[in-house]
Amino acid sequence: MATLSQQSCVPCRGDSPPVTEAEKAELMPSIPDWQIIDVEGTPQLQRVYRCKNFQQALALTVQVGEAAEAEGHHPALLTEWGRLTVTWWTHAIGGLHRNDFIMAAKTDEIAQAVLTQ
Ligand SMILES: C[C@H](O)[C@H](O)[C@H]1CNC2=NC(N)=NC(=O)C2=N1
Repeated sequence: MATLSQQSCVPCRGDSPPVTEAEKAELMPSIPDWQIIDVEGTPQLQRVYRCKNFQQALALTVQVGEAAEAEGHHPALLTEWGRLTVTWWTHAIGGLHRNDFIMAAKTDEIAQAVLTQ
């Protein structure tokens, strides 16, 4: 199967299956710098990227936003001086879907390109 970052999101509906514990255990090693956090009972994937200033954080924000639009799957983005916090979860199911892991992997690739410029 293609690398996680090369996969595409599937349309997500309210009855789409959340990832199982076994799938989570299989997917997390592909995105080792991400954490699963709990926000009022909703599991979410989150990573903080350190940036050299606000402009770089903003550039990363825009590129992650464009990837989100291309896939029809959208993160929460908190842009601050020197860092960007990216949070993925699937609103339709109030939890984590495989799409979130795909988008986290894509986010890592984008950040690798933007933050080394
Ligand atoms: C109709 C549209 O595709 C849906 O509302 C999408 C938009 N982006 C989304 N993004 C995320 N993260 N979760 C969703 O459930 C979701 N739903």
